[in-house]
Amino acid sequence: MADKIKDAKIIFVVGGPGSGKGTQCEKVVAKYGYTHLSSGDLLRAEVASGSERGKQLQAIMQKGELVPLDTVLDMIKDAMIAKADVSKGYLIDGYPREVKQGEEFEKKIGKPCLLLYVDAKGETMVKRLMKRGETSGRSDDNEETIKKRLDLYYQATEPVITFYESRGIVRKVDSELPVDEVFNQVSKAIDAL
Ligand SMILES: Nc1nc2c(ncn2[C@@H]2O[C@H](COP(=O)(O)OP(=O)(O)OP(=O)(O)O)[C@@H](O)[C@H]2O)c(=O)[nH]1
Ligand SMILES: O=c1ccn([C@@H]2O[C@H](COP(=O)(O)OP(=O)(O)O)[C@@H](O)[C@H]2O)c(=O)[nH]1
Ligand SMILES: [Mg+2]
Repeated sequence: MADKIKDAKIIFVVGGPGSGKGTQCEKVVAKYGYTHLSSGDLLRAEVASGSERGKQLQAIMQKGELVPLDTVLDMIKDAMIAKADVSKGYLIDGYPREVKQGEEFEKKIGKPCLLLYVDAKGETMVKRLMKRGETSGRSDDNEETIKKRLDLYYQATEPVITFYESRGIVRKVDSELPVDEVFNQVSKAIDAL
């Protein structure tokens, strides 16, 4: 099964909470027809199902902590396999959160050809998430959890970028700019693949 995935392009989309990963991924789907898989969305779907596992996940996410690596990886893998017949490429949004997650992904699934680094200032991300929190209904879009998510991003996720820089596959986009200008940068990176 996993063989089918091998030929598809895999793009990691990494950036802090509220940096605009989801916003850019939607636009990539519209223009390039890639399959968008947000690890956070997959986890939220499990929570919404009301399952026992969902309840445990909800508690972790509410605190802004990381869900165990295998749980997320299994969910991503299943979702990738489900789309393997129709997918020419995958956007893996919000993953890996730590270097180990990236290593495990490569062992079980395959290698990314590009890491899109969606970069915004901490201050900007907090502002956007507070604003999104007014309507998102996401229980983790509150001041206390946002701060924890941001701390964890700097501590655990930024090293992921350094790790893939050494492989030469990181393209950084400046998401302080308006959405369409950020997308121009994203498009250039994808067109160059
Ligand atoms: N001004 C501006 N706002 C943006 C931009 N990108 C995203 N936003 C806003 O910032 C908020 C967060 O964007 P998302 O795309 O949900 O961010 P994310 O990185 O997916 O965040 P998580 O879901 O927390 O992983 C949204 O309310 C967007 O409308 C941008 O380039 N410029
Ligand atoms: O690979 C992942 C992706 C998400 N999460 C959890 O899901 C939450 C929301 O993730 P998402 O990517 O949607 O939002 P962000 O952290 O970028 O705000 C995180 O705070 C984590 O608790 C996780 O543990 N592992
Ligand atoms: Mg998102």
